[in-house]
Amino acid sequence: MPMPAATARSAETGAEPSLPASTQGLLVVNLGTPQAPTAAAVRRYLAEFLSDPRVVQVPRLLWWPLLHGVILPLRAPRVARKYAQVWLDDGSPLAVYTARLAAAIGERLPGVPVAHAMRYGEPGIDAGLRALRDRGCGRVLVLPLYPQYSTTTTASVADALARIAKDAAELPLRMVDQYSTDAGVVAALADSVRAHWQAHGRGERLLMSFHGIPQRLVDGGDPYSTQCHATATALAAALGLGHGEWLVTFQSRFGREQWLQPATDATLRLLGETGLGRVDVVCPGFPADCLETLEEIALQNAALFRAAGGGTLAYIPCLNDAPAHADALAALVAREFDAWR
Ligand SMILES: C=CC1=C(C)c2cc3[nH]c(cc4nc(cc5[nH]c(cc1n2)c(C)c5CCC(=O)O)C(CCC(=O)O)=C4C)c(C)c3C=C
Ligand SMILES: [Fe+2]
Ligand SMILES: [Fe+2]
Repeated sequence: MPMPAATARSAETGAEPSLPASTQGLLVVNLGTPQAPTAAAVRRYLAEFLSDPRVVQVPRLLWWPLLHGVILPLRAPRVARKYAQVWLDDGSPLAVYTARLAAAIGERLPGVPVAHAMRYGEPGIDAGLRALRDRGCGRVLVLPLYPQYSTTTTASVADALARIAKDAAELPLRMVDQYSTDAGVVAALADSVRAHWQAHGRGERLLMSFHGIPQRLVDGGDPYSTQCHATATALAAALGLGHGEWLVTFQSRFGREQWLQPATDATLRLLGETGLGRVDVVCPGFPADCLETLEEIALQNAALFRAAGGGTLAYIPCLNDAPAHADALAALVAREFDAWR
């Protein structure tokens, strides 16, 4: 994708003139999601996602036949049925909430062009950057909607940016690495938990469930689990929770190797077996509701908790496009622009 230089170099001095604020754009990036809750669309999505070497590290020659010959044919129809259970009138929850959140952030940054993009599928990152360039942006801040850095997610967005930048070296890019303990986001999460308690009553535990990754990656230096625990500790402190009132678990295991522990489903089964009447679950690593929160937690794990002998699993929705979330992220973006001098 060719991107002509949008900045002029001063002929006399050769120095780069400082850019007017209006040439700074924002690209909000999320994971991606199928275009429809059908086996064909889910298969297309998973084929791209699970071909990313950041996500699956099995050697290509082994992985390709396994992925296309076994995993996709079996998994796509099964997962499509799950998507169908949570699909919204306007599309996949992840797509709908990501678009709304990006728009809400944009409303809070007058004069800053804002676009959103998906790492896998549509709208693509290259199209998002092109749209911002066409709207006059001379440089772009990229905000991946991953509060905690992981090689499997954040670094994969960086990979995509690096590939695009080869053809578009003239467009300076800066990426937010992580915002795991951002005070505004943590306060917004705490307010949403309190509001949920006020409206629906309070459970005996607050379980904070994060997406898992293989333990092997953490052992190799991925800071993801440390940052998940930092988010959880900050949220527990903001809520004034004491020891034993909250716990951290990891969900959505994929494949057979050891993932981060403890697992959300196994923990809920144990809590159910002790006869707990009610557990509240919040997913602070997911800025937008998606299959993993709305189906896996709110439907599947709620049923599992009940079947094990527990009572109600009360799922506390993600921040999505809540005003406090957009306020916090717009403030974070404004600070990044200020620092980018
Ligand atoms: C913090 C966010 C995420 C991390 C880290 C992450 C790692 C990771 N995920 C898989 C495999 C799958 N994840 C799937 C869905 C999914 N994952 C995230 C976020 C993180 N993943 C989100 C937001 C979603 C939901 C997407 C949606 O459309 O709603 C899926 C697809 C569903 C399924 O087939 O079960 C897979 C597969 C791995 C292997 C991994 C780290 C190695
Ligand atoms: Fe995932
Ligand atoms: Fe899942």
